[in-house]
Amino acid sequence: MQIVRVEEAIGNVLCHDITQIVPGEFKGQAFKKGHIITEQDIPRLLQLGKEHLYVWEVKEGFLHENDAGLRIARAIQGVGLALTEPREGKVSLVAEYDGLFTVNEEFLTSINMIEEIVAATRNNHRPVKKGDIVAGVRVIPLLIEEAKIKTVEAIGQAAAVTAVSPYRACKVGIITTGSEVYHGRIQDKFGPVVKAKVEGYGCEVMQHILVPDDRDQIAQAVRALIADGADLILTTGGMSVDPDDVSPSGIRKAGAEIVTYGAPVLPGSMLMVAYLGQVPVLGLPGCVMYHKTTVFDLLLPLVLTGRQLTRPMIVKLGLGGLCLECEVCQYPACSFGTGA
Ligand SMILES: Nc1nc2c(c(=O)[nH]1)N[C@H]1C(S)=C(S)[C@@H](COP(=O)(O)OP(=O)(O)OC[C@H]3O[C@@H](n4cnc5c(N)ncnc54)[C@H](O)[C@@H]3O)O[C@H]1N2
Ligand code: MOO
Repeated sequence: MQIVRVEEAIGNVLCHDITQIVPGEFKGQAFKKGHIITEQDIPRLLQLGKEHLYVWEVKEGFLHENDAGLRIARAIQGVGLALTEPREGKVSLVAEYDGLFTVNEEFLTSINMIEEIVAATRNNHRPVKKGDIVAGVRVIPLLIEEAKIKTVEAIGQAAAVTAVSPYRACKVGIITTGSEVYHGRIQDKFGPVVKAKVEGYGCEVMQHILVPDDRDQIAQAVRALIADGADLILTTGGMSVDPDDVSPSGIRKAGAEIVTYGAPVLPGSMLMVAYLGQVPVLGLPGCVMYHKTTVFDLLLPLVLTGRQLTRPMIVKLGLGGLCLECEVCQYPACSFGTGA
């Protein structure tokens, strides 16, 4: 810290706030600590009675917090993310469109292991909306060694640390199982729930087939949808333990490869994930019709960004897999699905 004449302070960093008081009108900050003094500031500083200032010189090899924040943000900025202006050193990353936020957890940890560097993000694999802030970065001191920022940049160059993946508009086939629905004993309440959810992501329901609890007819419906070009197949109901719950065996009989039957998520544990060729086939249990948010809401955004679901991915959902069933659902702003 040194004292310099105002006229000689250009390019230096102010060490303290400067308060302006206009009696009866205004009292507040005219200049903030950390501000880099420019030529235009000089008349105002003189007017405020400041002929000398305490400043830090920005030394060779050091960066001001605003520049450091911007460079960290650029280093971790992947597709679909815009940056805000630095505010008191903090730069935020903002989603440019609706999509799935992803973060390379290992690289994020490496960045935060560098002392005095802060990069805070949302959880991995969370759906975000256009305009959502998904991450914020800053450095702790007002001036920081540039070498540290260069290390962050080297990490960022090796792989995208954060990104927002857009959703693909898929053609979705729905198969609603249940003899009670098929024979018209009750009205179908499951199809509309699933339809609304996929349409909410910009997908189109190409066909909705009703079948009784018959594994051959379920298998046939799966194959028919594949033949008609479905990108995603959803079966509803018939997923648990009753003798009439034959959706899993119907999906198997269609020739699909099973990734999992069962997921450590409540509600949604009786889920099946399978693939017939490249096409995902999800067997959705009854709770998906009943509960506002379930395992289906956790997996749908992953599927719609083209991710291949694997058993380790499903198993990881156990941590954070318990829905708290709040009176007013705040998902995804909650712990449900944070293990994704
Ligand atoms: N003994 C056990 N019972 C249950 C288990 C279990 O493990 N052991 N699992 C529970 C879980 S978890 C769920 S989820 C539900 C299972 O759901 P299912 O997918 O098997 O659902 P269904 O048996 O087909 O139907 C349940 C209920 O919902 C009505 N339903 C089904 N589809 C429709 C539709 N399209 N429209 C309107 N209503 C529909 C159906 O008539 C039944 O009343 O099981 C727990 N039980
Ligand atoms: O599959 Mo059930 O879904 O946990 O309510």
